[in-house]
Amino acid sequence: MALASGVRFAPRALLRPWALLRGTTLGRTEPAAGGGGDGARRFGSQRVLVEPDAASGVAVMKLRNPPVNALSLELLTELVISLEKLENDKTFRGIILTSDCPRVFCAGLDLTEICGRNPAHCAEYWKAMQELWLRMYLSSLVLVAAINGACPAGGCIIALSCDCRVLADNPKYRIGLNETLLGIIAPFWLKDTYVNTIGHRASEQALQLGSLFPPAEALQVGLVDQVVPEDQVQSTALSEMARWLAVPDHARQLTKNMMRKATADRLLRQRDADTQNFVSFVCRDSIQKSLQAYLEKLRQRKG
Ligand SMILES: CCCCCCCCCCCCC/C=C/C(=O)SCCNC(=O)CCNC(=O)[C@H](O)C(C)(C)COP(=O)(O)OP(=O)(O)OC[C@H]1O[C@@H](n2cnc3c(N)ncnc32)[C@H](O)[C@@H]1OP(=O)(O)O
Repeated sequence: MALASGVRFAPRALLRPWALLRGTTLGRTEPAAGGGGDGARRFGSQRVLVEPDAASGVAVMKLRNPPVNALSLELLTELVISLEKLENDKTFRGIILTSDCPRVFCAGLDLTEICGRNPAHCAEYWKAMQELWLRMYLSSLVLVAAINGACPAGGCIIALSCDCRVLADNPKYRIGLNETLLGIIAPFWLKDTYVNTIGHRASEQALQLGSLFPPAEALQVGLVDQVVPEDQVQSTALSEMARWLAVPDHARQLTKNMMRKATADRLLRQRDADTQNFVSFVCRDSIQKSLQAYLEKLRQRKG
């Protein structure tokens, strides 16, 4: 997205996301319940519901990939497309990102995308993950995460790439990077994002231990900015948004870029190597075995 200064803010898509979406409903618009004019029209796709409010310049983007909003390749792609659509529409200055699935904000990587898949598929999947993170982390829009459910691993990545996080006060809604407990390792750009948010020492501990923080601890460590009763998450996210939108866009955008560009550039410089590392790591027999076992445990835990 171009800034007033001419600086290009978010990298152009290196994926060709449209190819994945043939036959889906992406781009369709429909009136919101009780809505009337253009400002109340919804658009979106199968897995991302967008409720734009042109009057305020804020859109609510809801993840709806039941049961747990696992980040499938399709969901990643649809998120990038929806974000790009809002960024290209000068009406919008902010997005509130939340979940349409009960009790879960986002369960992280869709493990079925990297379990028993060939290296080419894993590479395509990881590039989509990188793309979404780059786009969100550098978005010129204000992104507020209204975290209304559990938020582990890749879910936490999504939340961390926003500007501000509001978490519902429910002890089951834990947030953090638990990769080590699955036998996998957070990539350097995710570690950098963690360090940028909660500092080096807290990241060192939390990453090694695979800590998932309940709300009060997440607030204390600085992983989220507010913890509020569940029925106030949306309204608090809107108040936060108003606070961020009170700042002139160009000054806020350039400051955001100044704070985040070095972290994003590090990935941009090493994107291919990062993909190769990911693929060779997750395709190891030992890692495949532990991912299989983890998925099995998740499936059996039900009921
Ligand atoms: C040396 C070289 C270094 C190189 C570096 C390489 C790096 C390589 C690693 C890269 C790491 C990237 C970073 C990101 C990692 C991830 O995101 S991994 C995913 C981690 N996620 C989790 O651990 C969450 C797992 N899920 C849960 O804990 C719970 O499901 C929940 C979210 C708390 C919700 O609980 P509940 O409402 O009770 O639902 P469940 O009954 O548990 O689940 C319902 C069904 O959903 C399936 N499911 C859950 N999570 C996932 C998932 N992540 N992927 C796929 N499927 C998932 C679950 O199995 C149930 O399925 P069914 O039984 O079939 O209904």
